[in-house]
Amino acid sequence: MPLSPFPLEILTTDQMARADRLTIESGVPGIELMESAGVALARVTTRILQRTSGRRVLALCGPGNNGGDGYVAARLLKAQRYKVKVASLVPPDQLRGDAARAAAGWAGTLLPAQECDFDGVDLVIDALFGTGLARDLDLPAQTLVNRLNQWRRETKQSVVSVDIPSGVDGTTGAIRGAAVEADETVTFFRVKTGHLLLPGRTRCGQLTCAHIGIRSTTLESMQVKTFVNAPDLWLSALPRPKVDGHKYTRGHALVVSGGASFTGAARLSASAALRAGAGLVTLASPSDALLVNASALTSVMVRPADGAGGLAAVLADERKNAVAIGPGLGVSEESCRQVEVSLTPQAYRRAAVLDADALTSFESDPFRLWRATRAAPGPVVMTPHAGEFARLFSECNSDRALRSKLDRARDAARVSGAIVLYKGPDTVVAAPDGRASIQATASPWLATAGSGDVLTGIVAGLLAQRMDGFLAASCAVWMHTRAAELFGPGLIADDIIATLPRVWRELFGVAS
Ligand SMILES: NC(=O)C1=CN([C@@H]2O[C@H](COP(=O)(O)OP(=O)(O)OC[C@H]3O[C@@H](n4cnc5c(N)ncnc54)[C@H](OP(=O)(O)O)[C@@H]3O)[C@@H](O)[C@H]2O)[C@@H](O)CC1
Ligand SMILES: [K+]
Repeated sequence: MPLSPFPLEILTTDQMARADRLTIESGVPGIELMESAGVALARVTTRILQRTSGRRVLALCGPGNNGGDGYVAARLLKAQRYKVKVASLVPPDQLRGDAARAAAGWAGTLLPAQECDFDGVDLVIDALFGTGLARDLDLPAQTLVNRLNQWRRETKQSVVSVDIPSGVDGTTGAIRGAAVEADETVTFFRVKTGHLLLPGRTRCGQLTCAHIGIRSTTLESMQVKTFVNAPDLWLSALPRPKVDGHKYTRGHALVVSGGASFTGAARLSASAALRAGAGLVTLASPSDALLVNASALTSVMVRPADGAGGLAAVLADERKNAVAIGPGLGVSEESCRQVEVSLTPQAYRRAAVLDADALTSFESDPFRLWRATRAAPGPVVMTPHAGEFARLFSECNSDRALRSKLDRARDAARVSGAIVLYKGPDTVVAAPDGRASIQATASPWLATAGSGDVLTGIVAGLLAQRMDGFLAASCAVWMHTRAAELFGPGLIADDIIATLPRVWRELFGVAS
C-alpha cells in the first residue's frame, strides 16, 4: 500500500508559478525545466504506445509553456522513430520565451490545430493549456477540445494531458467552457488542487506527478497548508494501543441515539467508533428505544438518556471524552439543545462530531450553532454532505463558479471555528487554522445507506483516542474509503465496519 500516491503538498496554480519562478531565479534555466517536463511526458507516452502497439502521435500545442512541453515531447518521440505531427493553436512565431525555443527545436510536420485531422492517429498529446489558463476557452478552442473528446470516445485511442487536461481550472477544478478527457495526466513537482477536486478530477484519468528539478525547499516561503489526504499526513499521530494501557486510556465515545424507529444509524456510528479504536463506546438512548438498542448491541453499552437533560446527566461523567451526535437524531428544537449540551464548555476537553440532523436542526439559525461550536472546549468536527453544507453555510457557498469546494470548506471552518469535513467523492477536511486535506481516491461503493453514519463513528473513535481533530477527521475519511476499496462490490455500511481491522493491519504494517 503506498503511503501517499503523490508528495503531500497540493498547490494552487499561483503557488506553482511561484515555485517555477523561484527555481529559475535560483539559476535553473526555464528551458531545462521544460526539457525535463518533456522527458517525463515522452516516457508516459512511450509506455502507452508500447502497450497499444501504436506508432502515430499528434501533439496539440497551445500558445504558452504548456505548448512548449508538447513541442519537447514531440521532438523526443520523433527521435525514437514514432510518427509525430504537431498541430499548433497559434502560429509558432507568436510563441514567446521557452515555448518559442522549444518550438524552434521541432523539425517535423506542423499544422494549424483548427485544421488537424485525428484520422489514423494512435495517441494525442494535449498540450493546449496548463496552469496558465486564465479564462474560458474561446469557441475555436472549445470546438477543438470537443472534437478530440469525441474522437477518443469513438476510437478508444489514448489522450495524454500535459500538466492538466486543457480546459480544467488548475486551482478550482472547474471546467472553463470545455475540457479534455484524458487517459493519463502528467503533472510536475506537486499536484494542483484542480487535479483532485471535482469535476477536474474526472478528466485527469491516471495522474502521475513527475520530478523536473524543482526543489522542495522552494515551498518553504509559501506556507502550503493543503495536503493530499494519505497516511503520510497523519500516520505518526495515529493512536496505537499500548501493552500497559487499559480501555480508558483508549478513550470513551458517547453516541446519541434517535427515537425507537430511528436507532440503526446511531448503532452503526457506535460500532464504527469501537472498531476505530475507542476503548469504550456508550449509546445514549431515549427510554422508548432502550430495548431495541440493547437487544441489537453487545460490545457497545447502552444507557438511558431522554432529551437534553438526560444527555447532560450521562455526560456528567467526564471520562466520556468524545460525543457523536446527529445520525437518526431527528430535526427538532430538542435536538438543538442536545447538541448544545454536547458542546457545553467544561473543564475537560471533550471532543465532538456533529452530523446529519445535528446540523440540519440549526438550518434556520446557523449562528446559534456557531456560538456553541466556537465555545466548545475541545475539537469539533462537522460532517456535512453537499446538501447539508449548502443549507447550513449558505454565506460561504456563494460564487460556486469561482470558489472551489476547498475555499468554501475553509470559509466554513473559519466562521464556525470547527473542523469541516465536507463529504463527497472529493472529500475536503478544513480546519479553522487553515490546514486542509483533499481525499485523492474514492470508491463508488460508498454511496450506500448508513455509510455516512459509519464515517461519523470512525471520527468519534479517533477523537476519543485524543488524536488531533484535523488529523482524526482526515484519517477517518481515508480509512472509510480504504475499507470500501478493499471490500469492493456489494458493500453495505456494516461491511465498512467489518473491514476496518484489515485497514488497521495495513496501516500498522501487519501481515494479513
Ligand atoms: N518555467 C515554467 O514555468 C514551466 C512551466 N511548465 C509548463 O508551462 C505551463 C504553464 O505555462 P504558461 O504559464 O505559459 O501557461 P499555459 O497554460 O501554457 O497557457 C498560457 C497561454 O494561454 C493563453 N490563454 C490562457 N487562457 C486562454 C484561453 N482561455 N483561451 C486562449 N488562450 C488562453 C495565455 O494568453 P494570455 O492570457 O497571456 O492572453 C498564454 O498565452 C504549465 O502548465 C506547464 O505545462 C513546464 O514546462 C515546467 C516549467
Ligand atoms: K494540457
